Amino acid sequence: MTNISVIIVAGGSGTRMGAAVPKQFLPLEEEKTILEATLRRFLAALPDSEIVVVLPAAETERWREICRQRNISETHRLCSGGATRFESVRNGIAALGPCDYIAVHDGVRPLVTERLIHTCVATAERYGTAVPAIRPADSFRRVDATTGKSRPVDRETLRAVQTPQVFRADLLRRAYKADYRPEFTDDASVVEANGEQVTLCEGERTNIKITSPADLLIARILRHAGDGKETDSL
Ligand SMILES: Nc1ccn([C@@H]2O[C@H](COP(=O)(O)OP(=O)(O)OP(=O)(O)O)[C@@H](O)[C@H]2O)c(=O)n1
Ligand SMILES: C[C@](O)(CO)[C@H](O)COP(=O)(O)O
Repeated sequence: MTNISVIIVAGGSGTRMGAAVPKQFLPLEEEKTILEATLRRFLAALPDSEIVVVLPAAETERWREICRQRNISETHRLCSGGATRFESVRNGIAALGPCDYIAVHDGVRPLVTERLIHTCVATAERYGTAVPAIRPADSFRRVDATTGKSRPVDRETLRAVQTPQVFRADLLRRAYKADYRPEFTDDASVVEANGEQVTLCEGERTNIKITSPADLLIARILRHAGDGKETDSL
């Protein structure tokens, strides 16, 4: 059976959310934080997998206390993040034991479904890499930074990329030996820069990243309405 380890990155500070605490510690429903909801989705989908949660160094004690209260301390290990998501993932990789595949997921995508996790794992088992993505619903324009003029972009050629992104462990470990570049906004871009091809699989429209207060409101409603099921029709 495939030996897959999971890195949940929650090392950010949530600047765009503008809350008093990093957004991963905000409640999604009642006592359950966004990060706990995310963690529980992986515990349910991959019960035998090692899970490492990456946190801002200064927030470890806050999370430990939440874990004590919620009885989830024994379900995962912790490591400290860095100044960028890239650095946080790299620290997470270093904290993992031996494994065949690694899944990297944003701690602030709590509506990820077990189905999507399994789809990504199955795609990575077949192709070595798996990157969930969806067709955008909006129209897009490219803006010229010098003139300020804009031109439409053919949205048929675009996909909005999500997590979990799953990779053969050797590919991900090798790729993360690179020096940081600003265009490394996800793990696929790091792996691809190392000369590998990445395989897209179908993401889920409800698998939103909670970035701003509006996203949190939407996530709470979706959670209430469908408990994070794929609810394309909502
Ligand atoms: N140095 C960082 C930055 C981000 N992340 C994680 O990467 C995911 C996606 O990042 P984002 O939504 O940008 O989170 P923040 O960096 O916290 O948000 P902001 O950019 O608004 O500060 C989040 O789960 C976040 O905690 C991380 O582990 N380490
Ligand atoms: C990894 C990611 O969620 C894929 O869509 C996204 O790139 C993270 O971007 P952020 O600017 O760090 O939120």
